[in-house]
Amino acid sequence: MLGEVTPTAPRLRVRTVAVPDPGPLVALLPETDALAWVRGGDGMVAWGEVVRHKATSPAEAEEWWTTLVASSDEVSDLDVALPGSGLVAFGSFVFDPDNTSASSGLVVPRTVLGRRGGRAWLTEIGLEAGEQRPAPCAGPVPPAPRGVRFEGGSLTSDQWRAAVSRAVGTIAAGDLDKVVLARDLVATAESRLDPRWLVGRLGETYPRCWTYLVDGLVGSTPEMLVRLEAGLATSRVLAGTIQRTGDDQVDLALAAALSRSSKDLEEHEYAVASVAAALAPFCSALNVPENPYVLELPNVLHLASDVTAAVEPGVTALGLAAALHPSAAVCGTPTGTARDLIAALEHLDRERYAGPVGWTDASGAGEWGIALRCGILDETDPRRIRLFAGCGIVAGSDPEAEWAEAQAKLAPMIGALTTTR
Ligand SMILES: C=C(O[C@@H]1C=C(C(=O)O)C=C[C@H]1O)C(=O)O
Repeated sequence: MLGEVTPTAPRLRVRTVAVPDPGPLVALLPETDALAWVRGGDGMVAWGEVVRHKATSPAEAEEWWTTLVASSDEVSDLDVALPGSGLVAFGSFVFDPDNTSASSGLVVPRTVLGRRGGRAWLTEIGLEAGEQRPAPCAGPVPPAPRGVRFEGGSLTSDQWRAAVSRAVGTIAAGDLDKVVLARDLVATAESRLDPRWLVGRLGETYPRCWTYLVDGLVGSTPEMLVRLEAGLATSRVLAGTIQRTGDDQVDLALAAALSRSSKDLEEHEYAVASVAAALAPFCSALNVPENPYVLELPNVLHLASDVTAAVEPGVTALGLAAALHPSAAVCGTPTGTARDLIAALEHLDRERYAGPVGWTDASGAGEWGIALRCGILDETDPRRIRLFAGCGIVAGSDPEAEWAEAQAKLAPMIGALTTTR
């Protein structure tokens, strides 16, 4: 009957072909509907939209995805199935569904171009029988933002420092061990901000981070919530931070001090424990390093631990992200108390900041980073973007130092917005 709504997912045709090296991936992004997940030259860029699913949680999104995958027809001429090739969805999820006006979702693009370890592929999704799409080609360099002004977010600097003091007081009273408090900053340019410019600058400056663009959420995160490939899950846990000075000798001494700082080691331990506990039910073997290493980024040094796990058959990256979010790196310990304290003290809608962002493929492999060092483009005013940064607060935290740390974490986005070439 005409107009009848079919409850089943659409049946998607998916075709993947090997292609010659396409050069810099982000140069191929078109102006609209662009999606990106890149790191050090590898990754995927995509565009167009075949299907979108508004999700209530990563777990619910996983269910939808499984149904969609089951009803798709795939052909591929790749001799080995590279993770990310074939049917793929990009996604991003809100930090706290109970305290936000924003929504989570998965989007299946029409065209995906990927590269990994020297091999490149092109996937086209939702093709009509016999349809050929034009080959992707690099367009003109997107325009740099002009005349960007920054204005404070939902709390003034004094109010935010006071919130940190209150959090330290609540921790001292024994109500919780750690809470992560974030703040925001609004940037407004003279004309429409082109996210491709931001992706390009972030990817160049932060090649060790995962640079992403999903539905107006743009950033470059150093923190991998979970990556799953061939049954091996990896999570890069960060907590404990020092701002770099730009002087290598001084930074070396700072790195040594960071790796001995009991305040930072304590903060880190909570984050690692929350990830290990969340992964444990899904795996047969779990490796948690005894000590963190220092991850050096251009703006900050972080204490980092790479937790690895061999997972049981049938476990997917999205399923693991559902179990891991929110880790103590972005929420706190214990989770529920920390989430309530965040809602009471931050006066901020985090939207998708600090939520999972990444991709899944049809096999269930995928990468879900934590949306940090990011901004969310304003849907109603394309000149504006809201930037976010937060800090783990423990008993020994000092509000002044936390303010400076959050400022250092805003540096990647501020840099991308104010660089003109
Ligand atoms: C919350 C953020 O970063 C998190 C907090 C860290 C810390 O407090 O040391 C370090 C890395 C991230 O886990 C952020 O960048 O906004």
